Amino acid sequence: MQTLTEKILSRAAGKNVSPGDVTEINTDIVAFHDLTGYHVIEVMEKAGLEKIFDKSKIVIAFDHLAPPPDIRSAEIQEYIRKFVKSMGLPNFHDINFGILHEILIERYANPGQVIVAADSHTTTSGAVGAFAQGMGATDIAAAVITGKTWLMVPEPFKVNLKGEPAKWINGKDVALKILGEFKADYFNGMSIEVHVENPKSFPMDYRATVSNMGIEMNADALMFVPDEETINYIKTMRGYEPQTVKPDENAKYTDEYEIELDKMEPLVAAPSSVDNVRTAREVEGTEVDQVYIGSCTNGRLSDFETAAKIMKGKKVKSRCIAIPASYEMFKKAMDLGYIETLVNSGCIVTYGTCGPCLGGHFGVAGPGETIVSTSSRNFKGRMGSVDSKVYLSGPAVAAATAIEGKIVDPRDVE
Ligand SMILES: CC(C)[C@H](C(=O)O)[C@@H](O)C(=O)O
Ligand code: SF4
Repeated sequence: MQTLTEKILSRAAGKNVSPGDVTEINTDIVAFHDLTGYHVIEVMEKAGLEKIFDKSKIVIAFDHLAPPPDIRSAEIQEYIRKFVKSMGLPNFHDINFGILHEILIERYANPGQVIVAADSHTTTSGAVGAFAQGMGATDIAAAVITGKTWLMVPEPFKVNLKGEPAKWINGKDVALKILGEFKADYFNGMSIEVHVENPKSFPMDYRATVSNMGIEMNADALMFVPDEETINYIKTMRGYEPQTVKPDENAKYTDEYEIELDKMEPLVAAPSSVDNVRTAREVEGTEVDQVYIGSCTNGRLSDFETAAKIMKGKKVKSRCIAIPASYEMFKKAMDLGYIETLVNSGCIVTYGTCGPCLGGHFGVAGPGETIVSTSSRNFKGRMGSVDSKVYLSGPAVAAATAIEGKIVDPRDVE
């Protein structure tokens, strides 16, 4: 009897492995972005090992420094472009594609794969049932060269999602619910496997948000057990049906936790920790300077659909910056009129950048400012000044807050 984690890692190791085993594994996708890619290539150059195990399995995207906000960023990107060209790497996404993790789930990640990338939010690809883990640039350089990496097989933890999500409930509320309940370091050395009772009621966008926040829970991986939603998503995005892999029935988990989606209410993570979780109502009335809707956490079509529903015909009272996570998401949100709605409400909209999520550019938080953001982290200084405060939320709370100029539960403004 094997869990999904054991199945995937046993295949990748070429032998049966169990929690606690330290093992070498083969990888299916190795990825990096502009900010860490620079270090990955530098490590390869210094070691004199500019070899690549399989060019078709390397994915690169420019997102953190895109479009370059300064000369150094432009230099870094040019350095990586030259490497891509000299190596003849086919899966390269320049500044006009979007954020690496979104590109991975849209185009590359498949159920049962092992995906490693030089970025902590690599867990996002767990949404399609891949074992996906972030690693440092040196480990990724080794994986680019050899196709292999090593790890300790994590303990499996099962989360069951029951029922249909209550109104305005999104993947972010589920991630925050888990973080509030268990706290940020609980899942160290564990892999979370999420079983969804009604696959259609918890679509890929929501799954990607929960998997993305897996690293905020300190989990090694956060995977959704592949089901018909996974197959539909990949079929719609790429035109083929993926092979799936499931845990065995009666597979043994270290522990389990159940969430009743229909009983949930909109949540936020108050400053300055992801596990400082409150209901939106508990912090209602908090004055806000800027709202950010976007990032690899919550920059997908359903996030923009939700924001547009709430903002339609209204004007924002706080500044609002909105960034779909990829070209695909921007294009779809544009075709469906969501971008137009947001722009008419007074939002600034662009795409293809991490930008404000990590206080990089395109809306850095100033001293004393309060931000509501749909991104993944709110530690002190994350989005700019160490004297700014960040509340994390899903798109419904963020959009309603932008309209009111203060934090509000979306159910209270209908
Ligand atoms: C810059 C990068 C290494 C970092 C990460 O690994 O997560 C960033 O994407 C983040 O979200 O903080
Ligand atoms: S959007 Fe934010 S969380 Fe995602 S990769 Fe970029 S900086 Fe990291």
